[in-house]
Amino acid sequence: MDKVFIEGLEIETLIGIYDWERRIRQPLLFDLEMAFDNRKPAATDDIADTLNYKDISKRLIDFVSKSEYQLVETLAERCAQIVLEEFGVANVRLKLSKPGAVRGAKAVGVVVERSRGDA
Ligand SMILES: Nc1nc2c(c(=O)[nH]1)N=C([C@H](O)[C@@H](O)CO)CN2
Repeated sequence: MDKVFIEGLEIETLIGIYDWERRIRQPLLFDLEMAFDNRKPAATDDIADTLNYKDISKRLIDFVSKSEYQLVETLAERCAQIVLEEFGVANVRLKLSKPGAVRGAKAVGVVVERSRGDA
């Protein structure tokens, strides 16, 4: 299956379990791979036939920047559901990185893969 991807989307938000994290905003990085048959837009050369990565990026920026979750797991799950339900995507793999959260690590975070119809 073809994919549409978004790589290194940086969004600042309030996230974390510690008191000091509830008082600041931290940058998160999002990498997404979304299943999509790209043959139709390739044939028509029409943006209306695409899975529009700009629209998805804008929606995630709006949602994430207003969110206040404690865990990266919760935020990743909500973002995956938005992509599946609002954009009609059949399958999404989403990596959420929290850079600088652990001394000595470039980044930590989670990867989730979800499909429409999953429980
Ligand atoms: N699996 C997780 N582990 C940890 C999380 C998390 O969201 N998921 N969060 C933290 C802290 O908020 C940390 O990022 C602060 O450095 C610790 N472990």
